[in-house]
Amino acid sequence: MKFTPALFAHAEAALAALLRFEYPADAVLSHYFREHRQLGHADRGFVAETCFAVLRRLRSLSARCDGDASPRRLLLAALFCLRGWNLRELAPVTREAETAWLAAAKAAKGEEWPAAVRCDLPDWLYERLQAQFGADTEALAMALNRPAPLDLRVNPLQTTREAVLARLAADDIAAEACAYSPLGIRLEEKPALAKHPLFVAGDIEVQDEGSQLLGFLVAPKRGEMVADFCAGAGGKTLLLGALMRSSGRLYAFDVAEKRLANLKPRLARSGLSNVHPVRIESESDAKVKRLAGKLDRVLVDAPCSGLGTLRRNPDLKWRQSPQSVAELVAKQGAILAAAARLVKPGGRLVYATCSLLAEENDGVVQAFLAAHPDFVPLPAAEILAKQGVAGIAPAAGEALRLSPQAHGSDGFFALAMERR
Ligand SMILES: C[S@@+](CC[C@H](N)C(=O)[O-])C[C@H]1O[C@@H](n2cnc3c(N)ncnc32)[C@H](O)[C@@H]1O
Repeated sequence: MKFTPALFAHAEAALAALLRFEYPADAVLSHYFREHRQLGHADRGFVAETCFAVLRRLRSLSARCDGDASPRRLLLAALFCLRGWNLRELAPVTREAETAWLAAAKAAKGEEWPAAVRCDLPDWLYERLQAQFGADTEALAMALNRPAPLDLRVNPLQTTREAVLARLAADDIAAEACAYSPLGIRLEEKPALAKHPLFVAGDIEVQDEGSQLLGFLVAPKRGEMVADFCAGAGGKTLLLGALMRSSGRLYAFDVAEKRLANLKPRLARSGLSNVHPVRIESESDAKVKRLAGKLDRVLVDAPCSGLGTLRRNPDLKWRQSPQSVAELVAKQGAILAAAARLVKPGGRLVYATCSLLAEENDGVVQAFLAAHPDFVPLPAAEILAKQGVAGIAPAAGEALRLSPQAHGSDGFFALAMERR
């Protein structure tokens, strides 16, 4: 990649579009790159990485920008203060008058900034996390502000983790077994894998380790009747289907046609034949009601604020609000109550989110349990240990609580419950 004024102008234009926060950052960048096909792989990498660095650290970078937090200044500050570029490397684009400002921007230590600015969080979110995590809030925020590693999940129907690790090593892709997930592999870098034979053959899927652990908490068995109630593009469906050894029946429900469509090619690669994707109108669709009391396991991977995934989706902290969270909480309660009706006596219901906010997690399950005395919480750490997931310490209220600083995964909450 050659750093030129033209390349910098692309980063500026892309960042200006991102800072409108109208659409998810991934979608904004994909759109920008489709409109500018002349940008090569390395140039796109530069634009994406620099813009994401700004989204991660928007508040502290703005504070360094001395009253002019324009896309240009934010990008220069990100390159100089965060990505370690020097003035010589920046010379193709910097103006004479900017060098003094950049030096001051880098020298700022931030001790005088409010804690929410240091943590690069909006005030409302900082306050909520501070109320929950107290002295650990700053460490959590720092962990959320670092890019996530690339995790893979091995498809146990087709291969083993050892075989995949051996193949990756043979291809000079540095990788190691994940700390917790028996099927997880963490890569040292982020190679493009879409054309790799392991991926094409369905031997691996890209999936955060935390997300994998939710499948082990559902722990479906061979021959069971199971529903992944909010299946989306099926990240967890594929794992559940494999844990069922492609037997029984696994419904993949979702309201979003497009997401279920994205599940189809993944299903084709996976070798699974027990998955039934079903588009539903809402959680109270007649297709759902027909299954009342019939299922052994139901996973509700609820639509949520996604604030546990800020490492990958840093724009979410600027796009969510107290109001959007309140709307999600109402939806989560309605979906959980509807999904619970499918569970048969003795069956298991798992409520999960990739949010860190108590109101989307403890708040939703507490209200559910109060209204549904026939459901009782199960200890997540014990279930996981029986599934071969070692080392997860028990958390408050029997739930599974994962965070980037404690587990190196995205932030997740999950509670398994049994119907009496
Ligand atoms: C957290 S995402 C699911 C991610 C998916 N389980 C995975 O592992 O890749 C939540 C999903 O809930 C879906 N959803 C939203 N409202 C729903 C409803 N009322 N009933 C079922 N699914 C719903 C969304 O379309 C979205 O795909």
